[in-house]
Amino acid sequence: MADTHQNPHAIMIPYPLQGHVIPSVHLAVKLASNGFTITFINTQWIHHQISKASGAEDIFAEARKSGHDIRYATVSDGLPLGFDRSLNHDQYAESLLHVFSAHVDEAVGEIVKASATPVTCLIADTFYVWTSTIAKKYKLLNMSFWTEPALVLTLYYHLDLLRKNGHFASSDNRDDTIDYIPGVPAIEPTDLMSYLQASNITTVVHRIIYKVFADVKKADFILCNTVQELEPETISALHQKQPTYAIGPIFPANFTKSTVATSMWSELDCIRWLDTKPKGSVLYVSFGSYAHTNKHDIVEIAHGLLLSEMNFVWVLRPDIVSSVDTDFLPVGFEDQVKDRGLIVPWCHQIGVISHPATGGFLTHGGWNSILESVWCSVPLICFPLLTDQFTNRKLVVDDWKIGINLCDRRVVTRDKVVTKIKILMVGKASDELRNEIKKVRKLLENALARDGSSEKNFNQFIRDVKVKIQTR
Ligand SMILES: O=c1ccn([C@@H]2O[C@H](COP(=O)(O)OP(=O)(O)O[C@H]3O[C@H](CO)[C@@H](O)[C@H](O)[C@H]3O)[C@@H](O)[C@H]2O)c(=O)[nH]1
Repeated sequence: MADTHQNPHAIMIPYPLQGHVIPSVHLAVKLASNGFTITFINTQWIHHQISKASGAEDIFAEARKSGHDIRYATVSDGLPLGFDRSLNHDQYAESLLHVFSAHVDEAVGEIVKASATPVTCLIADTFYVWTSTIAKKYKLLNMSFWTEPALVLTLYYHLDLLRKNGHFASSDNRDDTIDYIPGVPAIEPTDLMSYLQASNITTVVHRIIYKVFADVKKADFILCNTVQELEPETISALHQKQPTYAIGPIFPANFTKSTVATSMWSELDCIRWLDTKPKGSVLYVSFGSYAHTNKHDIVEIAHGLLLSEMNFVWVLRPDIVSSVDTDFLPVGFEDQVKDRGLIVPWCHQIGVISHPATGGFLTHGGWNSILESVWCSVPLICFPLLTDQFTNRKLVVDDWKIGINLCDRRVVTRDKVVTKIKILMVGKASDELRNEIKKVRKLLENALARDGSSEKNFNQFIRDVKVKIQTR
């Protein structure tokens, strides 16, 4: 009989952004199905968005029916529910930097005090600045959950080396190859995360980054939503510093139908439209949930899509330029597109890219989108906008050869869009990309198999946590 007394109870707190909530929810379910008790805390705003979109008051109600012990709580992020966090990004980030920890402290304190099952662990997104302080205060194991590639983690982790060598934070940053980061043979400065290429390095995001990547060094365990075989050297170099486990890709047990609602916006149905299109004929276009772009880029992409004569589904969030500038499409675009294109504000992405009609993905290169696209063997055109997306492009285009680059230095033209769409969707280069992505998909599949690396790492993590709980 399993000794349930030894089962850890973890409080899990995802970063309050769509691309972080999704893998955190799936990790919570995976841990719970392996005997963990989970108390999952969303911010009230995230909860409000998801429940408005799905109607679910308790997002884990269905998962609990399978016998999982997942409790659900919410906490304020310090701002009113109606505050426009997309429009006022920096104010939101300041609140997460300075105010949120006080709310988390109170919520964690109450859960620790009230829980009959002793709380033993805190699993917080790596981008939080308070994890070690709160874990220490309540005597919890400190676990950091990283939702981007290990390469990105390691670059932030070694910010001191980048600084010392003049590739970051010098008045005139070096532009030669970076070849001194442990576990990273070589990377070009143009492939660094946007924040490390920026000229202003005192923004609120930078202040968060400086704190976060000092704090992560105090974590007992780091969990990464990546795959060991994809980034072997990087992961093993990180593991030499701290216990680091590549356990990805973290998907719902049923890939196309999660038991937990995670979408922050209502999903428009695209499936009936896709059903009318030939196999592999549709390009899916989406720039994720967070980054903004400008009107010029949207207009050029729109013209490119028209000129390419390709079928497409385009997710255009109303705030893609700004939530106060929602009139960004060229005049008459929707009429010209007719039945060839479907424009939606949000959709069930996994449903779209796993549909046989979808043959390519023009993406900003968010890490979840990349993993999902690989899983569906859909090759990519990368159009990075922010943060890790530049570094992710290097992995996709240069290292794994499963996608192509839209343009350098973000100069988008309609001609370039047409050319790249054609390369991606038809012909010899397209076939090669499809062959390569099938190989990477196989690698992911193997990692998730019973004796695969992610499954082994996950089980090792559970064993190590239990030992640490017993021995500390
Ligand atoms: O219409 C849509 C669009 C997206 N999604 C889902 O939303 C997630 C989007 O995640 P991702 O592709 O990673 O993009 P972002 O939302 O931009 O994610 C943020 O978080 C990621 C993980 O940390 C980073 O890699 C990104 O750069 C960062 O912008 C994915 O699971 C998609 O399936 C939908 O369900 N419907």
